[in-house]
Amino acid sequence: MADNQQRVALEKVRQLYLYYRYSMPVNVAIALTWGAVLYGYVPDQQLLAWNSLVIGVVAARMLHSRRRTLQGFTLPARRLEWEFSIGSALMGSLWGAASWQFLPALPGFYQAFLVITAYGLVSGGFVSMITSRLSFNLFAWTTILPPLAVLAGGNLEMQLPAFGLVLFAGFFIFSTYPRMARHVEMGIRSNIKNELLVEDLRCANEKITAMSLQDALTGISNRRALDQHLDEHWRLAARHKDHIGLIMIDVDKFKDYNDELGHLAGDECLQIVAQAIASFSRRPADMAARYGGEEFVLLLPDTEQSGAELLAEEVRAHIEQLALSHPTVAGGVVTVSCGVAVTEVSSDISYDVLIKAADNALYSAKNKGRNRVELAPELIKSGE
Ligand SMILES: Nc1nc2c(ncn2[C@@H]2O[C@H](COP(=O)(O)OP(=O)(O)OP(=O)(O)O)[C@@H](O)[C@H]2O)c(=O)[nH]1
Repeated sequence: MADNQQRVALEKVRQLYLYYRYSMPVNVAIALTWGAVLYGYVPDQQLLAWNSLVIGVVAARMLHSRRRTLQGFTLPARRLEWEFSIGSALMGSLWGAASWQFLPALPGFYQAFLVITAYGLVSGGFVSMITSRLSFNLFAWTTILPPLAVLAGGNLEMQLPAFGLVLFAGFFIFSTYPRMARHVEMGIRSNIKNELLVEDLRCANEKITAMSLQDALTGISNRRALDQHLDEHWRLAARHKDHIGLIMIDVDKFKDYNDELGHLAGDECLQIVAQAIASFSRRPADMAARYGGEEFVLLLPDTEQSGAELLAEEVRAHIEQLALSHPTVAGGVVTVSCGVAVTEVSSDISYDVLIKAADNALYSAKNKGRNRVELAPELIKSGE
């Protein structure tokens, strides 16, 4: 929840800095127009100083805004809003100071022009600062109060439009602002809520996908993952005529193990054997998977026959050395038999042929007494 609050606050600040970019050229254009209008009515030096100040503050705010944007708004939202608001107050004060200082020197028509453009600036601020009440208030009041004070201090002809403008400001700008600001904030909130929902959904989806590819008992890849992986690497290997090796590994006399020690002990044994086999999946493209029951596969893309055979022997020896007690086999410990098949992949052979060959080799290892590695004939061709 607090996290959500923070995201809303940061998004509001981000929008504040974003819209500011568009209002800056407008500020400069109006300042130059005021300069042209005031030219001849007020001392040149004062006018030049004021115009330079406006352009200087605009440039400084642009640089500051750019810096914060490039930093990715890493500071706390409140601090960023305050920094922006100081700039707003400065800009508003410059507009207010010009009205206060120069308005009395102008003829009526130009006075009206200045006051109307001051209101135009506040209306622009209404939109660009809709996500920060602080910035808007600081800008609006400093811009509008001085010309109003000048008008109110004049004769009746000036006081009447001043009164009308106060009504406009009070009832339109300042009473509408909070409502509009609330609507904008609600929009931001619902956008963020939707983003969070999408993130949650994506996470849930990733979890489901990961789970659908993982064997529940052992935690290693399941047969579906193996099929996907094999399919992908088979295509790659077919393109480059690479070798792929596959070791089929089966726990010896596992039915007896279950019968003697119970199914739960059997499960634990499978978990240990699975982790041991997975530790031999050393290269990024290798994969250890549970093929089903007490049968496992080590898939070895880009591996020649000698390498695959060596690895199978290492796996066999390692599992024997784990010395997991097995009550009914001659050596007294859990062992595995391995069938190894390697082929140079070409597009006219299906990977089922490789699996079948490894399975046949495994069958042969079982027949020859178990706890051993048997090799399938090297080059398996389609239909053989
Ligand atoms: N505990 C447990 N046992 C399983 C699991 N999956 C398969 N099994 C058992 O593994 C045993 C496999 O037995 P068999 O296929 O006869 O083979 P085996 O006894 O290992 O004999 P050989 O393979 O010829 O050495 C069966 O008793 C299955 O019930 C499992 O997830 N947990």
